Amino acid sequence: MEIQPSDLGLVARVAGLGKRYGTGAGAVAALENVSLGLRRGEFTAIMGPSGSGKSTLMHIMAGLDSPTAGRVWLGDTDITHLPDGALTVLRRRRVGFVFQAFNLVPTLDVLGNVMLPFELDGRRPSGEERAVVDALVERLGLGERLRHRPHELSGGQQQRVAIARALATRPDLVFADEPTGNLDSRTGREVLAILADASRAHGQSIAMVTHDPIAASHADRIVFLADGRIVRDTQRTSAEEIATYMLSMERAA
Ligand SMILES: Nc1ncnc2c1ncn2[C@@H]1O[C@H](COP(=O)(O)OP(=O)(O)OP(=O)(O)O)[C@@H](O)[C@H]1O
Repeated sequence: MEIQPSDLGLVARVAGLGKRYGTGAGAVAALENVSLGLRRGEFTAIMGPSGSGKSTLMHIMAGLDSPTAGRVWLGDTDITHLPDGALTVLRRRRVGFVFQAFNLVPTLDVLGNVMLPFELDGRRPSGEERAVVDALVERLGLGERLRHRPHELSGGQQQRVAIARALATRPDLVFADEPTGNLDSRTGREVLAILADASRAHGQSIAMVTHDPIAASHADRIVFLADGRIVRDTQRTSAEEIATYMLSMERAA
C-alpha cells in the first residue's frame, strides 16, 4: 500500500491491522482489520470496553509490538518490518509513551527518570529543553520530589513522573495508556490540560486510552473500539454523550 497525498500530515498510521495471540482453539484476535491515522497536532482519545484491544493498538502504533497482519507507519516510515535497532532509534526520537504500569526505573530518582529519554539518546538537554522539563515538573507538582525514588512515591505521583518523562523531549507523538487512572480529579484535569497544550501549543499528536468520558471529552477526536474493531470515530463531543454511547456498547456486548 502506497502513502497517498491525502495521508500527509499523519504522524502515525495503521492499515488493515490484525493482531492474534496464540494459535488454534485458544487463539485470541485482539485486533481485526483496524485502519487508523493519527493527525499532526490532534489529541485523540481511544475508548472501548475492557479487552477491546486499546492497549494492543497503542503498543503496535508505537512500534513496541508487531502485528500479525497489516502495516504500520511512523511518519512516512513503514515500521512493519523495520529491524529492532532502527526502530528503537526512531521510537526514541519521535515517540513518548505513558504505560499503565508506569515503567519507571527503580534505581533512578524522579529527575533521573524524567531525564532518561535524553540519557538514552546520548545527549544533554539544551537550555530550552531543560526549561521545558522544569515547567512540566512544576505543573505536575513534582518539584519537591526530584530526589525521591519511585518506591517513595504514591501511585499518582509515579504516574505523573511517567507523564513528565513521556513529554520531556517534546516528541511528535505521545501515547498515554490511562494517564489519569490514578489521579484525583484536580490533578487529572491538570494532566489533561498538559496533554491538550502539547497538541494545541506545540503541534504534538496525543493518543490517550481512557475509560473516563470526562477525560475523553477533552480530546479533539474519539475512536471507539469493540472486539478488536473500530466501531466509531468522532470529533470532540460531550462527556454525557460519550457516557451514553459507552453504556450502549456495554449493553450490546
Ligand atoms: N500477551 C497476550 N497474550 C494473550 N492474549 C493477550 C495478550 N495481550 C492482550 N491479550 C488479549 O487481547 C485482547 C485485547 O487486550 P488489550 O489489553 O489490548 O485490551 P484493552 O482494551 O486495552 O483492555 P483494558 O481496558 O482492560 O486495558 C484481550 O482479549 C486480551 O486478553
